[in-house]
Amino acid sequence: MPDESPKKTFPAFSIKGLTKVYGEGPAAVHALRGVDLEIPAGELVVLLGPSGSGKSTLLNIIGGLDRGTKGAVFFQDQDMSAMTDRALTRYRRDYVGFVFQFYNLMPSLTAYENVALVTEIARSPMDPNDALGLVGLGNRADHFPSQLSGGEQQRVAIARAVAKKPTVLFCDEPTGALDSATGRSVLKVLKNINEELKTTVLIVTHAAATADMADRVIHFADGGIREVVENKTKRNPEDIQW
Ligand SMILES: Nc1ncnc2c1ncn2[C@@H]1O[C@H](COP(=O)(O)OP(=O)(O)OP(=O)(O)O)[C@@H](O)[C@H]1O
Repeated sequence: MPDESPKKTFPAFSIKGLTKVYGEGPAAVHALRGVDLEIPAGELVVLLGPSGSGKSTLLNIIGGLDRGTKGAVFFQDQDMSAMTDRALTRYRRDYVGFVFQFYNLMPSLTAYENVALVTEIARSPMDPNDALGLVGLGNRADHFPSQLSGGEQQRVAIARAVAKKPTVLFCDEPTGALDSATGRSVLKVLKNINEELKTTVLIVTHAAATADMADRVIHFADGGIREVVENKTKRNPEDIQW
């Protein structure tokens, strides 16, 4: 008999008792101290907290760049702690996009070619021109990074990250190097991607006002979660001031 029960939908991430200790003995640094967290699929989530509170450590573990010391991390229904290094590499390649503070574009390649570097090895990518169109740079495909402003370079980096159609997009200080007006245009692009492609977006930032555009805000302190706030009303990135 065919299974007619509705398909179960999983959160993007379920994290239970996650700890991360760097180093050993008296030099040990407890970066995460038993984090429990659920990130629903399709949300735009902002992670705030003081420097050194463990935000990047968490991002690196759920992004498949590092492993926790103890505890469990599930991506959908898959236990990431049990993945082999090969499986983690596949997870990063097939499901994850990263955007960093500094855009890490290849200076000798055009915007189009920077995006194509990723689409050439992805499973079912977008056309690089479509990805550039999505970030409002369809008319700048032939320009080199040096011919683009900081905000435009960051938008190329976002196009490169989303062109492989990732399930989750991790952004570590995406507006950290930008003035506030330019930063707002980058946040607007991230919101569009979340809404149009249904990509789960996680933004780590020191710009606390960014929280106003999120579905969910996670406040981090001293290796743990201090508070999780669900926003009943959200602001448009255009209206955010910092
Ligand atoms: N590779 C490492 N080896 C040793 N300690 C580390 C390493 N990476 C991070 N740490 C330490 O772990 C703690 C958490 O660092 P993490 O980078 O996750 O904080 P953060 O909240 O992202 O900070 P920031 O906002 O400054 O980027 C800090 O005390 C940091 O010094």
